[in-house]
Amino acid sequence: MSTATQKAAFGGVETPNGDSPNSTAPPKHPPRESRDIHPFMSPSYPITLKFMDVGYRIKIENKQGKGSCIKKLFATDRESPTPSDPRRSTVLQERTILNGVTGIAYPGEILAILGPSGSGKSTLLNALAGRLHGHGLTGTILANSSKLTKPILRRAGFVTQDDVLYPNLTVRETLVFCAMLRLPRTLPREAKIAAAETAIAELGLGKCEDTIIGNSFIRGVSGGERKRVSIAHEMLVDPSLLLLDEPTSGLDSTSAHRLITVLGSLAKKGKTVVTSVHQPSSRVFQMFDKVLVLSEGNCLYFGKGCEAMRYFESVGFVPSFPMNPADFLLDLANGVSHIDGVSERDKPNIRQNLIHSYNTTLAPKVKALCMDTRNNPTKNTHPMGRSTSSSKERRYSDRVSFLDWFNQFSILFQRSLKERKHESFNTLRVFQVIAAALLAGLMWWHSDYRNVQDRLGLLFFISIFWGVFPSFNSVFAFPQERAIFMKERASGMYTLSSYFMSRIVGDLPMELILPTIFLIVTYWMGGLKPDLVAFLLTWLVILGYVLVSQGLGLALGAAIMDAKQASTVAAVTMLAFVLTGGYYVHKVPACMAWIKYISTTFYCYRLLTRIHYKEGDDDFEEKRMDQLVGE
Ligand SMILES: Nc1ncnc2c1ncn2[C@@H]1O[C@H](COP(=O)(O)OP(=O)(O)OP(=O)(O)O)[C@@H](O)[C@H]1O
Repeated sequence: MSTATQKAAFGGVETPNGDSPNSTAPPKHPPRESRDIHPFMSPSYPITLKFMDVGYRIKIENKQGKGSCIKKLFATDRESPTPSDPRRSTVLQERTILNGVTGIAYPGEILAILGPSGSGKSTLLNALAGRLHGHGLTGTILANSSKLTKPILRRAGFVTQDDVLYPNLTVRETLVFCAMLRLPRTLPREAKIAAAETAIAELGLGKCEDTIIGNSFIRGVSGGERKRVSIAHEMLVDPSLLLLDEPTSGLDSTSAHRLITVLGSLAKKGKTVVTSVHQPSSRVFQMFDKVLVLSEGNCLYFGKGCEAMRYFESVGFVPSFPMNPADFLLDLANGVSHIDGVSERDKPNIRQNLIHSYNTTLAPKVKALCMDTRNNPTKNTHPMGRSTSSSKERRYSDRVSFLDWFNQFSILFQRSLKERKHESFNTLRVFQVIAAALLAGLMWWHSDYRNVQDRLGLLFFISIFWGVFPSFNSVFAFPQERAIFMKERASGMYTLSSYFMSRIVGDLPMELILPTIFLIVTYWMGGLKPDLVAFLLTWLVILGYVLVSQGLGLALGAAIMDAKQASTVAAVTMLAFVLTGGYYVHKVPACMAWIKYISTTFYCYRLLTRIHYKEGDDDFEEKRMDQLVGE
């Protein structure tokens, strides 16, 4: 190999003390002032991220062994699987998603992970963000020579591929609420708002700060702006390490360029930026300091972006016409190429050849660089990763004081009110309740109060309606917010209990207003006891019942976390409650007596019948269920 070729074969990853004039030595520490974006935060410590031989394997069920119907139909006796045939059983197969990926990212740099769809980019980023666990994950991931401890991970921002944001909040509200939740409670409110404003300015979101985020149903900010909001969301905590999963997907090349420029300016402030990119333009490609090319979980190249073409030339791959380096690398990673000097016979082996070339030429250099502790600019210079008890670290403690909890609760409550005001005061919902109230009122219109059958029927209808309606509305709450909840919990924004309580309390106003409207209409139209005390007692019973039903729906949703399944379980549960409510069966067998104690409908119906029991109403005694009033 010529000197030039040798240099290229190093992929621009020479050690900082290497003699390459354009060595990729870790950039010097960023200027002190640039590290203090938010003067009220702890200083931003640069992070050098090293990952060595990172592998990830998953076990997948292979059901092919059972044979498809077509296979079975056409199989001869000799071929058809017998019961003892191993082909009949479901086979657990191991699949390698990442195969010993090694690399290093320094503060002040952008490391771009390139590769075709399914090559393992997101998986690698998840591993680097400490979000992959289990036996399947192998290798070493170090941040400043320490394992990824919680304090380090809390200084890392992870922008996921999908923008997980509340659609009804404006850009400004999104970032202010995020600042309120993520920045230390001890920080004054004004400082937190200032942090959100800084993020808005830094990411050029000023123009759309009062526009709602939106989603596929609600028109909001553009895709590029939404992506920048996701980045700003992470920038609020002034992370030292920023990981982004395909931030440019869905953006035109100008917007993508603008976004990478923003990332470049963040990197210049001393942050370590690692991003996966699907198909960068040549303009975007030249902005990457380092590039890691993945193909089916294998590394094909790691090194400077500007030296990638030279490296591939050195191992015999030269494009037959001038093309965007990123396109060329992606073609190679896909095993497709327009290459001079590669015969048709060799084309299927392109990927194998490239993996072999990388493993023999580049990989040892990259590994040596990772092992070399001299090039860790931040080694032993900061407390992260070590178990210190400094006040900075203490604020990230998992245990929260009551004040912290209450602070989280009140912010989540305010956010919930803002986000869900459209949903709670949904006209369809109000219409449903008024329509049901009018229908019930008309059905029982002028009913004879002394007619016990009618009265019990109305009371039971009220019990069913306010058992089912709140449960069904609330059962979707947690499954719908699952993605946001998981993301926010992963960044340690709040505790589970503060989130749960804020949701319950946030829904309260509407949960209490709707039954009140319903009762006012139905009670007087249906001709229930014309007495104010009886009305107020009925109202109180219904409100309590609504709260229980809402809590039940929320709990079912939270436990199952799947909207479809949770609604089915809620339907079956409510039907069971209706059945055991005491209206259909007056005397249940003794062995089933316990069931009434778990039926909320039973309690509601029991209390309502007590309120509406009328002295001297002989018929009532006969009609009522012994278990209801007699106990
Ligand atoms: N938990 C899992 N179960 C099954 N397959 C998985 C799992 N995680 C990852 N994979 C598979 O691993 C491969 C790599 O996935 P990954 O999401 O990392 O790819 P990617 O390079 O980010 O793709 P894209 O650019 O399309 O987002 C894919 O083929 C994917 O189907």
